[in-house]
Amino acid sequence: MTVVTLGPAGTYSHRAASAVADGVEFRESVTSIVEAVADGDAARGVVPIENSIEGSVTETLDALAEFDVAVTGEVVTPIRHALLAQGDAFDTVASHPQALAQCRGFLDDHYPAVDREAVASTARGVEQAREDEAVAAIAHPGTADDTVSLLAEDIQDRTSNATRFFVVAPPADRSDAGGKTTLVVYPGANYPGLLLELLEPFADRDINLSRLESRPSGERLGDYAFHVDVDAGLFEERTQAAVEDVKELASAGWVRVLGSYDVEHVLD
Ligand SMILES: O=C(O)C(=O)C[C@]1(C(=O)O)C=C[C@@H](O)C=C1
Repeated sequence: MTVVTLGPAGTYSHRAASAVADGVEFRESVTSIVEAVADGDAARGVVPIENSIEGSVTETLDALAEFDVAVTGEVVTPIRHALLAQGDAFDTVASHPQALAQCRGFLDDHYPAVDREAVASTARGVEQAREDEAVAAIAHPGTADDTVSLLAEDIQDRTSNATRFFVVAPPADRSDAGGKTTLVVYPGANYPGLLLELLEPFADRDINLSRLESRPSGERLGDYAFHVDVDAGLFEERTQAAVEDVKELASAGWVRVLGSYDVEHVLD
């Protein structure tokens, strides 16, 4: 099975995707990965959803609200960044915005005068560093080679740094099996206590929420979709009943049930 993920080779997404399948193909953005799966151009996609320091990957949240796909797995991996360059003669650090943010303290302390340039992925930053001695990259230490060497390792601001990735599949592959479930709720309404009402179906059934994010719906300022992860599977009657209650409460909007899945921890 071919999995599409964020490229080029050497990204953290690539490492997470390799844990899911052997054949990995690359795309330039999270949105294009989710779109490729929704259009049937790829069997699976692997996209970052949340980091322990920087929080949600908002492009992923918005793509999951926009395209009709399922989530069939979660991969959690530690993120240990390195600083790579040809030598000391750099004035710019290029990396994915998530990686730059995860190393903000390190950069402030050690390279306060160096420009920070956001690029499409950590591996894209390494490509730039290979071509230009004025550019350093923040990426996985395994991307070092003859042209760029490791100037510093473990530069993330917290040693516990970890990122969750979702395995995205076509809607027909949506599963009820697994210990976690993700849904996106657009209530299409706004009144005092609405969010409380949307959460009660889970609380009443003793279902733990492991994530709740609000994202602008894009319709107008102050209008939101809610991304919810719960620690229960759709195979459970209580989860099905809670989701039915939420659908009724959101009848003026929509509910996208992305499915149930299990979590795999990958070390590198
Ligand atoms: O640029 C990469 O290497 C990615 O796979 C993207 C990404 C992200 O979007 O969070 C993945 C894991 C790390 O948190 C840093 C960057």
